[in-house]
Amino acid sequence: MSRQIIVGNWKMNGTSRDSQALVQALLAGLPASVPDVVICPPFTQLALLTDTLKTTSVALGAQDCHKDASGAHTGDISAPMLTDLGVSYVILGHSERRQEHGELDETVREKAVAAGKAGLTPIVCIGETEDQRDSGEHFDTLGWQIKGSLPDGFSGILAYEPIWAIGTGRAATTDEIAETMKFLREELVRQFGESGKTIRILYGGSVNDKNAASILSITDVAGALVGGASLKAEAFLSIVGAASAA
Ligand SMILES: O=C(CO)COP(=O)(O)O
Repeated sequence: MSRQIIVGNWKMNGTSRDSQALVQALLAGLPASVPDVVICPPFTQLALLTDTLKTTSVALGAQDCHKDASGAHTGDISAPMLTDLGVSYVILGHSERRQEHGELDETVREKAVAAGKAGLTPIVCIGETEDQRDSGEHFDTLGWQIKGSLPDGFSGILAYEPIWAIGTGRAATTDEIAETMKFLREELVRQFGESGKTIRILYGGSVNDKNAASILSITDVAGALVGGASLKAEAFLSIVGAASAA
């Protein structure tokens, strides 16, 4: 199996003091043979952490970017600004942004294009609601999200995060994840041809130190996008350890 990738999405958490303490604890505990580890702090911590992480194997990601490179967009941050800071990844289309900011597939696609142009690796999130899963519409929903959110020639990472599993402590079961991964791979190949075979797929939604090993061993799961557990050094390190062993 190829090297896995573990991404910590800190969401809107982290003062300078917390962030430094968390990162120092992570660096102190990283196993010798590590998977790709990415942390995505809030924008305010990026500059400080670029400096701290410069000579380490931990990469930095942002949690969003604008679709334009510059211009009159008060409060926004562009992809080239992130590259300029030394950021390598950007999470796009997270369900919290889709829900709280009304982000549509089309916007996510434009942001993914901007991220790629700036040299960032986009991590595009998709996922169904509980109602959509209960009514058996989840695969249709995911198929449409892939079609709408991923640009032609997409070469980033796809993150499957069922909305009902985010922050609930109720991760999808290994059967649900395995079945969905199979669907997503088929859909990527149907929509992108040969290159659809190489797009890495992460699972996210209540991943923790207890369930990481079983989730990471599911066929086609290339890693995890971790929210709450990425704020606790011990739990995050244990997930990283599970990926090293997978
Ligand atoms: O939204 C997530 C990561 O992007 C998942 O969050 P939790 O791990 O807290 O469920």
